Amino acid sequence: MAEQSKKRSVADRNITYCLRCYKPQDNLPVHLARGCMKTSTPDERAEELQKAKVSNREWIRKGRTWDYDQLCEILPDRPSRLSMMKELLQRGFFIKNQPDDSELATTTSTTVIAPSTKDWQKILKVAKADFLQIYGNLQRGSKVSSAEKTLYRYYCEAILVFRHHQCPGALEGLTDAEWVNRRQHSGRVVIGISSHVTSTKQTATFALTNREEAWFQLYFQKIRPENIRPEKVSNSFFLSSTGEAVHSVSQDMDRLHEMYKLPVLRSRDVRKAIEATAQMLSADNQEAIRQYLTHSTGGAQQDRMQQPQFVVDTAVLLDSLAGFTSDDDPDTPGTSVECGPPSKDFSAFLARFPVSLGGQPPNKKQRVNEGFAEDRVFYDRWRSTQYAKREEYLLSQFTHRKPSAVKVAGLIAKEGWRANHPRPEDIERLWRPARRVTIETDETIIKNVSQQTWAGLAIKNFGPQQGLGVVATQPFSKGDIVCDYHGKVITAAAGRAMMQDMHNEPGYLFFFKSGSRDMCIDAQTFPCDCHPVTDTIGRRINHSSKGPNLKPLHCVLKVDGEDRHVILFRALQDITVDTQLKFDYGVSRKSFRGEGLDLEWLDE
Ligand SMILES: C[S@@+](CC[C@H](N)C(=O)[O-])C[C@H]1O[C@@H](n2cnc3c(N)ncnc32)[C@H](O)[C@@H]1O
Repeated sequence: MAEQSKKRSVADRNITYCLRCYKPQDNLPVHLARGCMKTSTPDERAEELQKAKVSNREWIRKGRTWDYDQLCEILPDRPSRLSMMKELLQRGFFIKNQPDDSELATTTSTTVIAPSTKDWQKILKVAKADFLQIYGNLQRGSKVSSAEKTLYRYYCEAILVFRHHQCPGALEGLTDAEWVNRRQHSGRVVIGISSHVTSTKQTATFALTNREEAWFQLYFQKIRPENIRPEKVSNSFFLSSTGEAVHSVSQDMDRLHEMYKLPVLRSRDVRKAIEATAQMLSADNQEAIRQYLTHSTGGAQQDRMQQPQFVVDTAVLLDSLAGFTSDDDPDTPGTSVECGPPSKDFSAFLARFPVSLGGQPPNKKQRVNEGFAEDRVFYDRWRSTQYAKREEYLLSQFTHRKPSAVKVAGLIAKEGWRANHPRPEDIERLWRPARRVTIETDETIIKNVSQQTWAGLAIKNFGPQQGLGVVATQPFSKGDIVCDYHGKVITAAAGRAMMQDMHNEPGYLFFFKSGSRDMCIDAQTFPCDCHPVTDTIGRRINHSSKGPNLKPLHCVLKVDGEDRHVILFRALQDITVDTQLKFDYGVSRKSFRGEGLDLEWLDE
């Protein structure tokens, strides 16, 4: 008996497929001699045997293993692919990179088995890390690819479909106005409640957690605007990258599942499953869920769906039913049906732990001692608030000129911030020219005006034609305040009187309007009383009407305790070192001291 089984296992080890009849043979030489190659010569059979052995070895090495990605390419149709995969597995093949086991369990080519709560939460769990990474990058202003932005939108849609059980049609109809009219209620943010619902279209009504609201708001602020196309006006909340309203949320959900190799789930099936689970609840709660899931306005149910408290209560009830736990989103006020009063909100948190530029967020112990949840949701929001404050502070320090990253890094170091601050390059990138009101109170600008200490400029002689002019000795960025046109402020009438006495000599009078008043800056009187030994730089800037790189900006600054009319020059473009600075004097040959004079330079 033992001898027999030993013989059998040796024979099994030697099984080789015949390449003629495709059948496994315990003893291929005998099989070939007696069967498939009985009329051939011994040499031909030996050659065939050799081929069969090579083929056998190759198959053992490579042929038994499949890659799921390869199957996706060969069989793009999911049901066929899954049937094939099942078949291969049954026949003993190995499949690398397989999707989840549940795919085979829940999907066959013809039937879809009702999903479990675990199934539909899966996509939210599996894709969450990627989503949060994109969220962080968007928040920091780091580079986010268009594919990532699409994934971000898909995930937001998935939250509404698989957590808030909105049907695709309702999402497709969600508008920007509905989003901006969202309201805080009992620790959640309710969307879709309006005082003037008239249509009977499918509408989205749901209650997001605060954390989800922050995610959606970032989509609304940073991704959606990039997709708006002036020629395709759309008020849809979800816009595709081509500027169209998202027209098939179902397709988006399929793609999202495909991306993560998860079985496709129909939101319809998910909602059916929820309704089935709801049967264990009281009749009243069942009815609440039915109304929440129906998503249509009008009729008796509209009244309840228009009550924020009803929406919040039902959303919490649904969370509890679907098994969302506080780990899924610690912001959720409660997960049981009898959830009691909502936890303290973020404003209470801020009141207890005010955000300051230099402060530290409260640790877990401090948070819990003050009656807040031990999770990090409010902690994270506190840090985001501080981050935003720090960003604002850093930007405010560089009103008049765009800072270099090195300069920003120096300031961050000076403040002693070691974490939770924007990167210097981010500030460099985020910097925008200041608005007039900001400029007028900027201390650096006021000091430069008062003391004439503008940096990065030099007076250069451009020869007999132009005379002196000003060049940049440091690069300037578009929007930078470069210097001012310094001189005594007089009336335009006084300025014009001075011009009468001038005979073809360089003019240093800058005429401007302040409201209805005509004014002039007299830089003709030189040196000025306030800077007797300084050749103030602004008066040396030459004219160009065709290629100016500076633009004058009239401001009123508090200089040395007094309001003073000041003409500042702002860079119209990035200016490189050694470039001559020029602004358009705004006068033509005709208007400037009469026709016929030799003032060709004004046409320049
Ligand atoms: C405000 S000053 C400019 C500085 C002047 N170039 C200097 O040497 O002091 C204005 C005078 O400069 C000269 N100017 C300004 N722009 C010029 C240009 N593009 N070409 C030649 N001369 C110019 C004209 O004589 C004009 O009246």
